[in-house]
Order: sequence, then C-alpha cells, then structure tokens
Amino acid sequence: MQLLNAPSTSSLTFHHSPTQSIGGINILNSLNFSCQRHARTLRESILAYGNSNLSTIVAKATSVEAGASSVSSETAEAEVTKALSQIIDPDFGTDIVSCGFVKDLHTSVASGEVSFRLELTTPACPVKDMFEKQANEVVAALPWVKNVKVTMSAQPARPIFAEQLPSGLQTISNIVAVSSCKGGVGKSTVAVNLAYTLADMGARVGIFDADVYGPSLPTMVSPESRILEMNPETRTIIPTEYLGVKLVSFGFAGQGSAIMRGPMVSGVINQLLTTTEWGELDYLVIDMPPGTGDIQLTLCQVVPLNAAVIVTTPQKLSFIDVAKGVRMFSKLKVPSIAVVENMCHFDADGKRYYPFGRGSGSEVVQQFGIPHLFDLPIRPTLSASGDSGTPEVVADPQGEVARIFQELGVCVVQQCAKIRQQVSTAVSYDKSFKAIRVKVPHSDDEFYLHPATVRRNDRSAQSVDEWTGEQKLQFGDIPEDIEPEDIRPMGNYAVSITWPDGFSQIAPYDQLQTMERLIEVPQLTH
Ligand SMILES: Nc1ncnc2c1ncn2[C@@H]1O[C@H](COP(=O)(O)OP(=O)(O)OP(=O)(O)O)[C@@H](O)[C@H]1O
Repeated sequence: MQLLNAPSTSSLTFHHSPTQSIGGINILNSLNFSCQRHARTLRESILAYGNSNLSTIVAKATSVEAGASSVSSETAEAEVTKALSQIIDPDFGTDIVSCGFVKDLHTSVASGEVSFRLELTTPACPVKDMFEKQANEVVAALPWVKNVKVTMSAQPARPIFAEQLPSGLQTISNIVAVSSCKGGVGKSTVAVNLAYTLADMGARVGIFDADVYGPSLPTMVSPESRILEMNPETRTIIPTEYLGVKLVSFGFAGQGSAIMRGPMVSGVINQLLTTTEWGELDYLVIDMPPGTGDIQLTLCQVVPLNAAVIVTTPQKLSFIDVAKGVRMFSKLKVPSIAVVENMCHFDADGKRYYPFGRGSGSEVVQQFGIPHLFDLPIRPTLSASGDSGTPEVVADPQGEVARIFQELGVCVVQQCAKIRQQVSTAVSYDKSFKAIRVKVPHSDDEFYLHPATVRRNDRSAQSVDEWTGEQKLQFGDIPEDIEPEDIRPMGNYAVSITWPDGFSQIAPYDQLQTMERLIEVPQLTH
C-alpha cells in the first residue's frame, strides 16, 4: 500500500498488525500512520502568507494588466478565490477560503464587479476589519476588477454538536465557565466584565450565575426587570436583560437565598440553565459556584462547556486551589484557556505594591501549559462599580480595567474559535486513504486508524458484555473493507461514528488513542 497525500514535511509511520489484546482493549487489527505535522505558528503564518503576500499579489496583478481582457467568467471566479486564499486566519493558521468563510461569490468580467460575503465564526472576531480590508485589497488588485463589494456576516449560533443537548442550549455557540476554587477572589467580577466586553465586541451574550448560595449577579448589574418570567405554555424561563446581555441568576428567581443540599442545588442549577429560552447566543458565560465539588462536577457534565477561565489571587496557597480546578476541567476534557490573577497589585505614591506576593499565576501557566495569563489590579472603582450595578467595562470603557478585559475578550474569542475548529475537524474519514484520521483536540497527537479496527474495538454494551467483559462482537462480524458513513464530534471528548449497518459508535478520543498506542509502530525512515 502506498502512502497517499502524505505531506512532504511529515514523518510517517505505517503498521499493519495482527490481533492483540492489551489493557482491556482488543486491538483486532490496525492500519496506523502517525503524522507529526510541522505546525506553523501564528506569526509565521501571517508572515508567510499575510502581509508579505499581499504586496506580492498587488505587484503581480498590476504587471499582468495587459492580459485582463482575456479573462473568462469561469477563470474570474477562480482568480478571485485564489486571491482570497492568500488571506490567512491567524487563529486557524489556514486561508479564509479553506475555512469556508467565502460565500455568495458573484463576478462580472464585463462590468468589473465582484461581490461576496465573508461569513466568520463569530461576530466578535477581533480580525474582522483586517479580513474586510485585505479581501478588498487582494481582489481589487486583479487587473479586470473595478469594483469590490464585501459584506461581513457571522455563522448562526449553534453548538458543535446539538442533537443530545437540552433544547435551551441548542442555539448557543460557545459556553465558557469562569471558575475559581475559593470564594471571594473576584470570579463574578471577571465573569460579568468579560461578558459585557464580549457584547461590546459585537457578540450576542448571556450570563448564567450558577452560585445558588450567594448569587452576585443581582448586585453587579441593574436590569429593569429583576424577576425571571416563565413562559406558561412551554414552561421555559425567559431571561432578564441588561444592556443587551441576557441574564439568569437564582437571585432573580424571587425566592431569596436558598437552604438546599448538594443534589437539590445541582437539580435547580441544571433546570434553570437548560430550561431557559436563551435564544441565539455566541457566548454564554457561566459564573461557576466556587470550588470543585459535586455541584461543579454535575454542572460540567450537563453543560457542554467549550472552555474555562480560571480566576485566582496571587497568594502561594492559591496555586494549590487553582491546580485542583485545572485538573477538574482537564478530566472533563474542558480546556482551561486563561488564568486571571486578580488583585495582583495597586499603585500608590508613584510606586507599585504587590500586597499578596507574586508569581503564583505564572506558575499555573507554566505547570499546566495554559496559554494566557491576565493580571487584574486592585481598583476601588472595580469594587464600587460591582456594587453599583454597572460593570466597570461599561462605566469606564476607555480605562485600564476595560483594556485588560478587551485582551481577555480577544483571547476568549480566539481560543473558542480554535477549539471549535479542532473539535469539528478532529476525526475525519480519508476516502482515498481508506483510513480514519484522528487529530486529537488540544494535543499534537495525529494518526490514522483502519476503519474496521475502530468498529471492531467498540466498547459499548452491544459489543462487550458489561458484566463479564466478554467480547460479543467477533472479528469476522465486521467486514475488512467497512467504511464509516458519518463522523460527528460529541463535545470535546468523543466522536460519534455511524456505520453502514446503522450502528452508531461513540468513540472517545482516549479510546482511539489507546488503539493507536497499543500497536508497535516501526518508524519509516525517508
Ligand atoms: N480587582 C479588584 N479590585 C477591587 N475590588 C475587587 C476586585 N476584584 C473583586 N473585587 C471586589 O471583591 C468582592 C468579591 O468579588 P466577587 O464577588 O467578584 O468574587 P467571587 O469570587 O465571585 O466571590 P463569591 O465566590 O463569593 O461569589 C466584590 O466586592 C468585588 O467588587
């Protein structure tokens, strides 16, 4: 067998193994390739394709002006597409044509008119103006083009996988948890200001205050209606709203503080969250209850969190708490994308003071490989605005605090887009290769598996006796040339594969990785 479509820079390994059974997983047979891509960094991508290429394109285009009249309408579209494919999305490291952003392309060589729409993943895309400008430039540089009309839009809000979700959550693109392991570190302050920053960036945003014992949202915002209403027909909850952000909190439920035990609290939170008519949201920010206990765990299991932002204070002891939080999210396959070190310093008499010490945030970033750290200073205004019902980023949009939240907002938008892209393209079927390609989200692990191996190693009750562990599905039950019909992501942890016999297999990434790992892979040397 030949290695088709192998990138020249990849180191490929190939193996066709006999039946093996190790560690509870039967590796019946496998075709396996490991492919370590030479990942292009964001900066390299921009340098390689972005700015430098724009000027090259412009130069080239002018030099071929003489040939403009010979352009046919078929080649016109191809030329526009080619020109647009020079623009790289810095978050995905791929061109905007491959990302599928270019829609409704119309060209007319006779009139020199070109129009198209760029449909981005989020209306809060921090580089949307750059895309619009570059798209105008590269297309206008084509010799036959006289007028370019670019319209910008965003994809409708939807989660990566919607089928299994409660209906209330089926129109939310990204759910971001803001979490801390201790109370009083500023988690609600961060959640609320982050939400209003995202809204200011153009996104449709909701906040869910999951702290039943001490809901902070009612103090931090001042909506006209402070009571959640219920739709009597659908028995769903209608969020209240303040400055365009939808809000749900137990504090708006009109029952005051509750005395409830753990499982009851989980039930109330889940009901409040999943039966709310959120409508289309680009981001739902969840202000998590502090800690890493059962309540947090069940919440994380019910809600398909895309990412977590961890809030901490600089004390050394906080490191241990944060580590707990990061581990909890990591176990649930929720990537922690940023750490906010709150109350890290204040300025007085021209000097900067660090009352709680320094360095615990950067230790978290280093130890857990979390890519971003944000320092939030102690500011009396931050506390005052929290109490006054107007978030600081709204009260002082040009201030230092708003600037820090803008950076955090950009980070959240970019990381969520990256995570969605990674998850939705994590597992695919390569027809020419007749192999399932696995690129595990949030890791460099990339490999190919033989479809029959994946199907034969299903661990569900249909294939393996739950009590005895006895293999019910036999090797010969699955044809060697079986091909998957459909592959869909299921949150951050698994994919659902539909086979021609109608069987729907849930394959967690861990399991796919185990299949790959348990096979001896001789290295192919080039
Ligand atoms: N950087 C800051 N500068 C000044 N005051 C702050 C800062 N961050 C938070 N505060 C204030 O500290 C108090 C606690 O903040 P917040 O309610 O956000 O914490 P929390 O972690 O959500 O607490 P809990 O878990 O109890 O809800 C609030 O009064 C808030 O206004």
